[in-house]
Amino acid sequence: MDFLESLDPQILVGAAVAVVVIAAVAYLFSSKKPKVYLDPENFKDFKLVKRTQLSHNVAKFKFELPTPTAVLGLPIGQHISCRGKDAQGEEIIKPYTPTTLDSDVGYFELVIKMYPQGRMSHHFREMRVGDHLAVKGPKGRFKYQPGQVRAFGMLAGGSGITPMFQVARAILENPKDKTKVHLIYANVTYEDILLMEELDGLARNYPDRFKIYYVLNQPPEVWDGGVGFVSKEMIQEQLPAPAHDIQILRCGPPPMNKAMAGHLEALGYAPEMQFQF
Ligand SMILES: Cc1cc2nc3c(=O)[nH]c(=O)nc-3n(C[C@H](O)[C@H](O)[C@H](O)COP(=O)(O)OP(=O)(O)OC[C@H]3O[C@@H](n4cnc5c(N)ncnc54)[C@H](O)[C@@H]3O)c2cc1C
Repeated sequence: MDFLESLDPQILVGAAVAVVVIAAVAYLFSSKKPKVYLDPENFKDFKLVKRTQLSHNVAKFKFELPTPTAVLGLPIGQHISCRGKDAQGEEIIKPYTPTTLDSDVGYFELVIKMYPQGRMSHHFREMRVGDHLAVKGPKGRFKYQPGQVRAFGMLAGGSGITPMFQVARAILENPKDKTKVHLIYANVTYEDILLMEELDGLARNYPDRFKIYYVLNQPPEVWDGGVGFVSKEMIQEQLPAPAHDIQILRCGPPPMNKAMAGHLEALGYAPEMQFQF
């Protein structure tokens, strides 16, 4: 107290004003942070506000966040667990990767391929606008910091494109990130290719940083992409060569992942240069 009384009152008032200003600025900044809704421990319900059929078995589902300025709060390259019911009414939980980022505020989107016998596919097939989806997360081991590698090579098959698309978008839409992305995307037919418009848009907008090579088992008559299964030669031609500052990401059906792991090993990609979603 003696110390405070010995201080000049003007200094005391100045210090008090400074404390109030700093507290107000800190409050303003913290309250500007968008609210994150994803919870790693508890499922939360999100309302389906739009459903767009993209092909006979693929649809885009748009879910609303509780406020228009909220974000889902999903780190780049991670996924969410979705809970639903199969055709027998049994509970089922499966992983999905939103195609949106936290720069898309107020909503998130899932692109879902629905298989005739698929259990969670049944749940999505039955979902209508106004229904709610139970979601928990984030989940996943993938961590991304801009510039952590010079280049990514990506090997995607079918719906395995969704984590690749999310990571590629995050890299390319960040003007400070100079990372290059080389993607090989395999499907059975042309009609099976997911997010083609969006992927071609990225290739057009970022020609120096993003390259895509489509591979089809059953190509149409006129086709300038790869044919058959993804081969060692395609990987050699399209993806960055083995080096300490590159990484190859894989996401596809289990037989494709296994074949790709074999090709990568034979081509000299060390285990730390590879990641499977
Ligand atoms: C990290 C991660 C992210 C994912 N993100 C997405 C996503 O964004 N969008 C999406 O659509 N899927 C995604 N998946 C796949 C998803 O989790 C399910 O595996 C898929 O929806 C099938 O589940 P299901 O319960 O309907 O089929 P299941 O009941 O598991 O399978 C039943 C039958 O469906 C067919 N089937 C199932 N999966 C495949 C497949 N991959 N290839 C060929 N036939 C198959 C088979 O005939 C199978 O016997 C992701 C998977 C992982 C691991």
